[in-house]
Amino acid sequence: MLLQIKDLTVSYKLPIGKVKILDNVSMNIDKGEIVGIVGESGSGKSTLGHSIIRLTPPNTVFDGGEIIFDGKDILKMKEVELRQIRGTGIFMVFQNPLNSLNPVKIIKQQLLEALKVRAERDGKEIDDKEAEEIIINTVKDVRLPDPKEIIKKYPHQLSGGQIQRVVIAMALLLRPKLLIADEPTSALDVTIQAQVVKLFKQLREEEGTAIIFISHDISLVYAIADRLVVLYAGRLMEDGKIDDVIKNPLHPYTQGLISSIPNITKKEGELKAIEGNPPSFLILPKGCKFSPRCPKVMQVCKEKDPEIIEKDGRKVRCWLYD
Ligand SMILES: Nc1ncnc2c1ncn2[C@@H]1O[C@H](COP(=O)(O)OP(=O)(O)OP(=O)(O)O)[C@@H](O)[C@H]1O
Repeated sequence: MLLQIKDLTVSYKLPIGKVKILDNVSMNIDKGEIVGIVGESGSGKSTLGHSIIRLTPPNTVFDGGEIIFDGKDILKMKEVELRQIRGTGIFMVFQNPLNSLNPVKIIKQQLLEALKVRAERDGKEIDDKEAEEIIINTVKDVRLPDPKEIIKKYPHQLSGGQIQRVVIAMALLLRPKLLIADEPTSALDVTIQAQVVKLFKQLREEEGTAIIFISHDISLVYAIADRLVVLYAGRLMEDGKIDDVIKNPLHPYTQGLISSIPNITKKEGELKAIEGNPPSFLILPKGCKFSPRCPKVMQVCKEKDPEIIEKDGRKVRCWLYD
């Protein structure tokens, strides 16, 4: 087991008080496994990703739980230990990738540093000519135009989509044990998206990198992940093998997410979005947090929050299966 998240509870401090976002989230990731995390906007996906690498906003409060990476609890680590892990241990491609780059260094220098960190980990010497060749090839892999010119530029001279690809190139050069990718292809067109998915899969094959792929786009996650985790209002609603979940979603929320995606269901006439909006974390409904929007709601759902149960090797939080 590479990563074990146990009962993770995370809040944000606000002037009006503390707001709990992640509520007792538990999930495991094996070496080389690709796990997709999906859910509507605001379901807590980024909060979960940032918590794992402990790069969270300053008003974050870790209220409980453990994040065990390679046998050690990230929540108990000191900043020096965290710095050792970030990079070749865990690397994150943020939704806003500009934050991952240093504004005063040209791209080449930043990619070179990433490559050197990895070479050092592997105990390899790498000369400048060889390094430049590897960097150019990686920049080509992520389909950046004019690689030799682009690596001489500063981050502010690139577009959002180009920056996103530079950060993905950085991940490919670092070859971390765990890559957390938060909407990594949101600024890219579909052909480049497909290329990134291919490169991530290749990274997993060659290096055994585990990947957490965060997205609101289930069809994209379907193209890459082995497992799917569904979050709603900061709670884990379903967790299972991707084929099982897509072909036979158990939770009505997962069913709603899947039936609203045309490429997966291919039943265009039947497409409909889930009615209503996710609840505010300030006034969460009593009982199951999805109950006000659930087409299969029962009386018990409005009164008591269901626990997670295991069914056919899958986890689901729903009274239908109690
Ligand atoms: N620093 C913060 N302080 C207070 N609330 C925050 C902070 N960061 C995020 N939130 C709130 O926490 C909730 C979860 O946000 P998060 O970004 O984790 O969700 P998400 O599923 O990644 O959404 P998206 O797909 O839009 O990125 C949202 O209601 C968001 O407004």
